[in-house]
Amino acid sequence: MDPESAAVGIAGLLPLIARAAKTAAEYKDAVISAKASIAALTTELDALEDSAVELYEFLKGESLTSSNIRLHRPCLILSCTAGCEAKLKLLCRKLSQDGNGRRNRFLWPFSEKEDQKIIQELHTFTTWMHFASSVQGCRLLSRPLNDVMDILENQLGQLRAVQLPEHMSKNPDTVQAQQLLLVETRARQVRQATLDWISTTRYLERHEALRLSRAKGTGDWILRNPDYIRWRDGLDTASTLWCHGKQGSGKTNLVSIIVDNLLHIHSDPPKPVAFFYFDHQDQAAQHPSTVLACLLRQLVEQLPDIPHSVGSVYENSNTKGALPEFECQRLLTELLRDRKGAYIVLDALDEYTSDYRTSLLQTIAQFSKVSGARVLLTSSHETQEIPSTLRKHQSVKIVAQEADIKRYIRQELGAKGVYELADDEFVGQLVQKLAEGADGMFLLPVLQLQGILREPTLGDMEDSLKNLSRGLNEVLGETIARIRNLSDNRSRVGMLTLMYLVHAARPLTAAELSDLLAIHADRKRVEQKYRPTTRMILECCQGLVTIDGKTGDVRTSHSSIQEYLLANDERLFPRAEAIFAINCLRYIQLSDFETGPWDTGAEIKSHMDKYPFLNYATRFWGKHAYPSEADAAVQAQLSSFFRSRAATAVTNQVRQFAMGRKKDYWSPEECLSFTPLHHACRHGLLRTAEGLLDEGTIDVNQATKQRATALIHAASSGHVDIIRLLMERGADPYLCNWYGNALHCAVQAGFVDTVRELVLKWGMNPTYTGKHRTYLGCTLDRDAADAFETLIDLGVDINTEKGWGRATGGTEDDVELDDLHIFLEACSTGCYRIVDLLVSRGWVDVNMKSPDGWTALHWAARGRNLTIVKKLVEAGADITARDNEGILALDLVQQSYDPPALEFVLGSYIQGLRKGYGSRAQQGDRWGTPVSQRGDP
Ligand SMILES: Nc1ncnc2c1ncn2[C@@H]1O[C@H](COP(=O)(O)OP(=O)(O)OP(=O)(O)O)[C@@H](O)[C@H]1O
Repeated sequence: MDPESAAVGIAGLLPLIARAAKTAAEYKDAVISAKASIAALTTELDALEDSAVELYEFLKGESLTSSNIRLHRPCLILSCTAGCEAKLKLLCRKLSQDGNGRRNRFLWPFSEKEDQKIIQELHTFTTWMHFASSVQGCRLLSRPLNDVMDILENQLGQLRAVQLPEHMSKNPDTVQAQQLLLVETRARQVRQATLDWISTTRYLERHEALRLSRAKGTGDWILRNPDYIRWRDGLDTASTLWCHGKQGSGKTNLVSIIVDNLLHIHSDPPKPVAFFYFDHQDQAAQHPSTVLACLLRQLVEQLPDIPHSVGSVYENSNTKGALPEFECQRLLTELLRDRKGAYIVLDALDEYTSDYRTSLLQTIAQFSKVSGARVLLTSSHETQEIPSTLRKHQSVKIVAQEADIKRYIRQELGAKGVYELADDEFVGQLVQKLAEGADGMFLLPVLQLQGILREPTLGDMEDSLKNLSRGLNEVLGETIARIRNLSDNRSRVGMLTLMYLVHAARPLTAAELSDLLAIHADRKRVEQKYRPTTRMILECCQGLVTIDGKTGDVRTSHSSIQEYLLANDERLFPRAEAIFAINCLRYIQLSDFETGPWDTGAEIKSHMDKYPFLNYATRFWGKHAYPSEADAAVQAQLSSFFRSRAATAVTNQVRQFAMGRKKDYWSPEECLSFTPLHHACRHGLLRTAEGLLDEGTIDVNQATKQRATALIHAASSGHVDIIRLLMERGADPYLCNWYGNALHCAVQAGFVDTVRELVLKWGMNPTYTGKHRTYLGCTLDRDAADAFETLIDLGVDINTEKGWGRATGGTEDDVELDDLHIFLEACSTGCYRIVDLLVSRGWVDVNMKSPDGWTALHWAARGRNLTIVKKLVEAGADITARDNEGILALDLVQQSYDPPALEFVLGSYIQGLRKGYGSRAQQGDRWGTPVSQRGDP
């Protein structure tokens, strides 16, 4: 049998792997626990997919043809493929839990032990596939099992012989070198895996880009600044230095110089350096946990070995899930202590969202207290928002230096060939005038110079220099005027690009933007030849935008430019939202999409790949139509959109598919049953919904195949005015989809006003007695504390409500949860905000027990949420409480967490406990809990 036939079997595995990975991923939103298991399983399935593709390509490739390998029947490759197929089918079946009831669909179907077993089995398949993807491996596995065993036995014998001393003495160096190589390779792999597990933020890219764009020889003054030197060398007691200056004064570039300096100075012991450049256009990737993990990775990376504390957390995690934030803080603190300090540099705090800034600064302030730690922070001093905490630090004022600006200008003139055109006098004047007028900023002369260099002739440059605009706003205004004066089409590309950047719901990639710019009222197809190239987009924007090398997103070149555009939005871009909405709707209605909705995910994906803007248009058209609904042209587009069944169905299909929903939600049947009224109500388009109802062609209660009504969509999106309209027109608020009725959906999404409207104005009873979950229980799905509080306010009795209500399947496990008080369930399912609400209002007894004697602390420990454990302990929960079988809450807490993590979060409480048990501590475990008392009712 030739290897290509085996490739067919391997190809058959790929859809199974994809199905298993997709089903596992679908649990992410719905499942209550076991997120780490899902992550581990999907990672293993990804690895299996990679190996299967590798083997498939290898079996079909040329290297095998030339090596003349034939497969025996049976052989290990074929039997392993069959084994893998059987395992994957079983896995898919279990994951989809066909016929197991609604409740079970929320529960991860495997126990922890089963999880490990499955992952191990998949790992074995991955390994043999990888092994079979080499000529040698494939030759071995092309034989039946018994033959392979014989060969391996034989090789083992030879290997043992090689290890005998007399053999070693023949060639000891080679054997030892090979052993060493193996050990080193393995250690390197573990090291890399640990670092990648901590963080994959590509922190070096921005630094490298700054280093490359920096003018040579500039910025060195900061390294001679006495305040900086004292901070760096630890000559001051103050461990934090705040560098502040005007916007665009060159702080970020100076930080890149400082980081290079810190990385190269010698100190004993060497101090590692970690840095982070905040970016106003990348807030999503800058959650404090991401920032801290990135800092930790850098510090660890600079050490010769992974510290034991970090290694053990990685091992305990079984490489599952992300590093928790509190662990990250603890490891950073420990590392700073062990290394006797480190440098931490954070640039542009003013570009960091204020939602996170305070908490991050508090954490960093803790780090700065560790002896030897040095923290450097930069921000503009012009914004009001900078916390007063920064102002009390030792500081250095950053002002762009004239000499640096001159150096920069001369280098630019050289690079652009101006010396060949211009005489010394002009160059001298240019350099002098720009440097003198910089007003402490670097950005200003940079933009002025860009403007001058865009002039076509030397004469125009001279004129431009004479009429040089002063001040950042003036320069930016002039650049915009220049864009407007370009030829019609170029000006259109430039201005539309700026408008889209300011108004987009999320950053746009260059491919998306180019696709969007190609849309034209007269064209019914996407035509490649009308898509502007990235270079053309940049040129038309006259230096105001750039492409992010990391993400491919188009962005303004500097935060001041974004601020200017926002401040002048109405004047520069009137009707921006309307234009955006119209072009999204035009795009969705192109004839390229008339073949939709499509039957398979592969077809949807291939359309999304071919038409980059499709994802954005289908997801966000409503966000732009909402504020511009009154615009006549938008209305015209909306009516033509709603007349096209293909367009409305494709819009819902791509949206649901791109959001990772399961097929029920993007199947053609569901999408074709999604009416214009559903669309209008989901996006809050009141006037449009009214018009559609007036036409009388759609019933107000019409439901999709998945039983979603227009009211459910309005409630899930929090559009109160739409709810009022629909109710006035006779909507039935009690119609249910799989999740429940409109109130269930509003509660789950946490829309308080919608909840009040449905209860107070339309008389829905907040104390639910139907066949779905209780309303209060639905708040647990997204930890919707505000909705929880509203329901209590509306008269729901906390003590009679259960999280899962009465409609939950009927297995033993269900009974356990059904009987649970909602407070205990909130502890168990990690609803920190709800627990916080209940405890701080004093609505519950923190020592409440379930019938089996488990306290809130037991449940929180089972849910593995250390923040809730901490909250409960702080609120007075008895850590020494026992359940009916004598199990201590503390035992459970201890079992669930790594001791150092516990010590870090609950240090003082644990120490208090130790003291309490002090006299008998030696006989007890490491926390001082006496052995005699453990498990003893
Ligand atoms: N040493 C340098 N070499 C070349 N260009 C520089 C240098 N320093 C600053 N610039 C230019 O000036 C602009 C502003 O500099 P930078 O971003 O460092 O200022 P900033 O003070 O950090 O600004 P903000 O406060 O708005 O974040 C940069 O985009 C770059 O074009």
